[in-house]
Amino acid sequence: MNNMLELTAISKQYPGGVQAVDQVSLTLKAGELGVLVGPSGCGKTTTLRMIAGLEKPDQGTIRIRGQAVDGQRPQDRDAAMMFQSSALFPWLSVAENLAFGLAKKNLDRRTHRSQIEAIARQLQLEDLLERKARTLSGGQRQRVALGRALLKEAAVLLMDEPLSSLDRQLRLQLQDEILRLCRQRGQTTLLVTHDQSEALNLADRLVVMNQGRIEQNDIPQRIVAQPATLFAAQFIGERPINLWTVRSAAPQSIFQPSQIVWPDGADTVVIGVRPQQLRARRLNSASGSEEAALMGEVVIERFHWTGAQRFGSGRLGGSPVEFSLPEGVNSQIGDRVVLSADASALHFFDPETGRRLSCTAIPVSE
Ligand SMILES: Nc1ncnc2c1ncn2[C@@H]1O[C@H](COP(=O)(O)OP(=O)(O)OP(=O)(O)O)[C@@H](O)[C@H]1O
Repeated sequence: MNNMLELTAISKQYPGGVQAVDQVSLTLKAGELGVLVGPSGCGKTTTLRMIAGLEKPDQGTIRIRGQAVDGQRPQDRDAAMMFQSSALFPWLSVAENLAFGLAKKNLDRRTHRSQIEAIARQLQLEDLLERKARTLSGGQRQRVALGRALLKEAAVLLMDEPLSSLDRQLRLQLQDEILRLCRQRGQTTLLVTHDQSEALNLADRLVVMNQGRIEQNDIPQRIVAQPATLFAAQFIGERPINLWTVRSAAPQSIFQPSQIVWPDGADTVVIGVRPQQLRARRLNSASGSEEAALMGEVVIERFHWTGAQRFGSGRLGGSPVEFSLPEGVNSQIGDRVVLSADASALHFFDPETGRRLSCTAIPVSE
């Protein structure tokens, strides 16, 4: 048995009729780091609270290490929870706060102390052990909270937006620490965030939620490469995906029908192309795009710079569009460039249901 956490069709409706969680099922194997990601209000925290035993599901089963935990009190569950602003006891020292992670274990004082020191070393808190928690910075506080949760040595570590109160640099640093510690300890972890880049950075398994339901549950690479729904395509991705609503009988002229296999029976589809896969080149440059499935001219209206890559935006085929500017394309606002994308970059979705249409575009070779 190496399923550490198993949720089977759990649902929760709050008084007032809000269906916060709707038939959520997911499994984490031993040592896996799962990330629940989705917009505010989609049910992430409620899911975590049900696992921790702080809310009772209306339906469904939760298993930790294969054991159903329904009816178990939070303190009896083999789960440790770390919150967004983890409440440390401000007037107690770091060491005393960490000790709460160990409280139930009845260890002798020396073992106690050595475990606290070990985790403090791992989290670079050694020099702060005697400091009062109220004198710590936000990043140090979150480290103590993480240490306290890890000291519990629970089968499953639950983390609710553990880094969202920190600035970007600290967040990246602590992301690395969470990854390193979870790996080192083989700690099965379920972390909640609304930040898709944090989710991609951390997750072995990414679970995209929307309105109480799971949109997609997969490895991050596959969610980026093959989003199962329009929502997942829009929510995950460094830059917003470009979308066109297209009638297969009369597609906009930017689509090259000879290069596209239309999904069976679909009259109207939504086609998505990520900006990274929509490349700009100069009007007069040697083409090399004869086999492109999407091609058109655009006037650059704006630039976007992510630090790693430069993007431009304008309008194409009746929709706003963002595209990547390869190095060496030294363009200015108002310049005209040619955009092209291969058939393999096109994602097709049903405009009614938002589901990915099974047919992935494949290049048609003569
Ligand atoms: N105690 C409660 N009583 C009534 N409704 C609630 C309660 N807690 C949460 N909700 C509602 O349930 C839905 C899901 O909330 P939840 O906190 O699980 O979402 P979330 O994805 O964690 O959001 P956030 O990222 O903003 O924390 C929301 O519509 C919320 O308003």
